[in-house]
Amino acid sequence: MAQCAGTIKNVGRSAIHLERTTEIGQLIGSYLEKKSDLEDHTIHLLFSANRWEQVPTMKEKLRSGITLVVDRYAFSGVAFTSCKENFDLHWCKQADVGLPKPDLILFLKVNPEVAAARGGFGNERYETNYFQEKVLKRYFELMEDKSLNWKVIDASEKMENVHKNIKDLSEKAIQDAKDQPLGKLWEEDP
Ligand SMILES: Nc1ncnc2c1ncn2[C@@H]1O[C@H](COP(=O)(O)OP(=O)(O)O)[C@@H](O)[C@H]1O
Ligand SMILES: Cc1cn([C@H]2C[C@H](O)[C@@H](COP(=O)(O)OP(=O)(O)O)O2)c(=O)[nH]c1=O
Repeated sequence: MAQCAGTIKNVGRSAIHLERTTEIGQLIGSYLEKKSDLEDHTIHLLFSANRWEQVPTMKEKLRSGITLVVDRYAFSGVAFTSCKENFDLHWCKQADVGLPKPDLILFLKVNPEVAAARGGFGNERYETNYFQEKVLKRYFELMEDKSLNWKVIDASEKMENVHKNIKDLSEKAIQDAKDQPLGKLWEEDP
């Protein structure tokens, strides 16, 4: 979100997100813009590959003391694909097992009416009320995983409050993560 960039300004920080410029990213971009169709398992694995191809850079930055602010990450991968017919949560997580584990995951919760008033949907794939509501429910299931540090932020509040809440939680997480080894996402899952 827009607030993130301002929030983390004073620590060495870098933003990581769906990277549409790589070869894999271009395939994903074309799929999202509905210029091409891809089989559902295939696009899921491409989203995951788009994360893995950024891992060397992420690790390098972490090693040099930079805090990473990551947009969506594996949780969107799992939440979106598992809402499609015949996909179970366990299968959806596998491709992302072992990615760098986040120290804090912020879920910015905003009701659909407020979100629509701020911007509404574009024309990309998945930008429908029906699918987004399913995805939202799935996120709340993912948040029940107590091995991860999920925090819900009320993003319907005014921007200054959202900013302050993100800042306070982030600063605490940065402090707590100091000197902790980098974990691996979902590695301890059965
Ligand atoms: N707390 C807020 N109050 C008012 N407007 C906001 C708030 N947060 C975001 N916005 C505005 O809503 C729009 C979409 O927000 P953004 O953070 O870019 O969402 P997304 O990451 O979903 O695209 C932007 O125009 C942004 O300035
Ligand atoms: C990262 C990721 C995104 N998505 C979906 C969510 C979005 O609908 C779309 C684009 O992601 P993104 O460009 O991050 O979206 P936005 O700018 O709207 O926040 O791709 C997946 O289905 N799987 C994934 O692994």
